[in-house]
Amino acid sequence: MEIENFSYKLKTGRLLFQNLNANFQDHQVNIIFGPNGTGKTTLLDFIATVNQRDPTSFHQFPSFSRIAYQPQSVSFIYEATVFDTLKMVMGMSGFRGKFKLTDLPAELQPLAATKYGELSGGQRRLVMIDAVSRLDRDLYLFDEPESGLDPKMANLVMERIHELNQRGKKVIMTSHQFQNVGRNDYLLFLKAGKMQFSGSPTEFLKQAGTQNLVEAYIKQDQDF
Ligand SMILES: Nc1ncnc2c1ncn2[C@@H]1O[C@H](COP(=O)(O)OP(=O)(O)OP(=O)(O)O)[C@@H](O)[C@H]1O
Repeated sequence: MEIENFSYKLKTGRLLFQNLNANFQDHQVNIIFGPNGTGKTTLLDFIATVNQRDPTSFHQFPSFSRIAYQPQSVSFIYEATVFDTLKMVMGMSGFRGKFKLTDLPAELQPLAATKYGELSGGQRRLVMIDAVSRLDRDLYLFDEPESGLDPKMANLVMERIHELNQRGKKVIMTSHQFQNVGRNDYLLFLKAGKMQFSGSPTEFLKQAGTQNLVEAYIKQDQDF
């Protein structure tokens, strides 16, 4: 999956993407980093075809029906329980068997009978990630999936995302967090309308001359 020479201007006149080029890896989790407001979500919107993709710039991305997208602010029915919510998603995904409590991940089983509207923000995010991961698609897009989660839950979510990729699914996500970046992940640093870096965490560290990803990020942010 590749983006080639893509430019996009906001209604305000600000050029958000300027001849942006990006290569995404099929067999690695692609993680887009970058400062707030730099366009990470907007780029996912284009990939997901929420914003119309320019076919001359977007190459080899699956079609809309083969993409699952977890935006930052999407909700389920507040009155439905966690169990019924996930059962409904399984139904949408074509599952026709009997959906059981044990089909929920361990961390969601105690919440099975709780209404979605009564969950905390982080718990809602867990349900959302679980739901999106259950859809049978080729490409999964996650917008800041770990935000608002405690470190243990964030770790679980990232495990889930890595599992998807290991099952052969393509994954592109955005993040502001480094603690769950895996050695095999593919980092893309978006700033000033372009991907200023693409490569492995090892290369990212090497380029910044540090052993710490947060320090490397700050250095990149200062340099561009
Ligand atoms: N509907 C809109 N109308 C006008 N400007 C918008 C709209 N949506 C987003 N923007 C602007 O586009 C820019 C990029 O926003 P976007 O949400 O893609 O950034 P981001 O990198 O995902 O930020 P964050 O890390 O804070 O989530 C921001 O300056 C934002 O104000």
